[in-house]
Amino acid sequence: MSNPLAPFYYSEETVRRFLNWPLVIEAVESALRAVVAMSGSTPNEPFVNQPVRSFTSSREPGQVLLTMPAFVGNYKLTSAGSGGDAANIPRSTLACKLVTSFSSNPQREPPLPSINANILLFSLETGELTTIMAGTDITTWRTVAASLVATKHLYFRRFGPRAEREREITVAIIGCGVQGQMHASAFCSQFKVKQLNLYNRTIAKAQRLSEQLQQTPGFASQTKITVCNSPGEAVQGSDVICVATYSKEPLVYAADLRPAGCVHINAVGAGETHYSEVADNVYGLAQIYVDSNANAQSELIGLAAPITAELGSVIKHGTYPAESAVTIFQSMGMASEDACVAQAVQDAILSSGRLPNV
Ligand SMILES: NC(=O)C1=CN([C@@H]2O[C@H](COP(=O)(O)OP(=O)(O)OC[C@H]3O[C@@H](n4cnc5c(N)ncnc54)[C@H](OP(=O)(O)O)[C@@H]3O)[C@@H](O)[C@H]2O)C=CC1
Ligand SMILES: O=C(O)C1=NCCCC1
Repeated sequence: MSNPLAPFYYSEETVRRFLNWPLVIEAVESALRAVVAMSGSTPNEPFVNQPVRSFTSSREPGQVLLTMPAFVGNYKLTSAGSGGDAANIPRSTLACKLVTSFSSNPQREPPLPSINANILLFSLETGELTTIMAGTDITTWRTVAASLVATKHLYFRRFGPRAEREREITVAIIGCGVQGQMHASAFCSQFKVKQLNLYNRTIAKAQRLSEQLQQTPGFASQTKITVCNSPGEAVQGSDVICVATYSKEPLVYAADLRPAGCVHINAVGAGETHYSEVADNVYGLAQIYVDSNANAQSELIGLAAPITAELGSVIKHGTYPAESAVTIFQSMGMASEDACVAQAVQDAILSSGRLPNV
């Protein structure tokens, strides 16, 4: 019998109301942990089936469609409205994100985001499509959450179990587009940022972000913001660097890093390759962590140095880097992150009593 109901649709506006850092961070951490285990490796453990995603080039260079399927099994969500006993019941989610990256969209009149996404959720009983969820904001939030989680485990935890709450840091944001803007505000709200260095190729965008942050209610008044004239200026003296651009040329060089090391880089952007924003001489001296080894094998061909580990295994086993290390979290983005966040958002929407298709 065919599905008598059309799939539920949740718009970007509805999704946005239910996005918050505890929900997104928990879901992303679940995905990062689950990806370390393959299907059936340990009974009742969270696991992921995540085939390598496909990239379909469109008409012009810089225009691409990605298909990102994932099944995440046996994971738990506590902060998504499934509190009480329900929080202890393992969840499973079958999903596929369809996302386009059209890097010249911000130059259109009116401007559009470069990244546009939708996430499809399927019935585990019948395989029918149950939900279509707008996924552009989820993509931004879950990518920033992955950088936050990476920074907590690869940088702060070098200094002890509560360092992410106690230690003051200087943060550089290279690229103040959608990702850079969200990284800047999230890092300032989740960590103690004493100095925020902003760099953008078009400097006016960095200046605008600086003004917006300072006008944001609750923005940490202890954070000093500097708009920098070059990526090197932003990087110098920074503890944590987030780079999120479409640059095909390196923006972060070893000579600009603090000589004593003790630096963490979230390399988020995808220009020519995923690793084009960071110079080979940084990869040469760094420990490199990825979200998924399987994705790295197909998407990081030509990377200048070996991969140390998946971030999920550091979270699971507490194998933190040495204090003086230079670490890179090479963030490619995973379908399982989208699946877990979309599931958490749907749980939160349903437990709020809100009707779908609005
Ligand atoms: N790892 C992941 O999971 C994800 C990665 N991404 C990637 O993150 C990156 C940023 O995405 P998003 O913020 O949405 O995109 P936006 O279009 O909003 O921002 C792009 C930014 O890149 C800058 N830029 C573009 N080309 C260059 C260049 N040649 N040199 C220096 N800066 C440049 C732009 O500067 P200007 O203002 O001057 O144009 C702008 O600041 C992209 O590569 C995207 O594919 C996105 C989603 C998920
Ligand atoms: O994971 C994603 O979503 C993306 N990753 C790379 C660039 C486009 C979107």
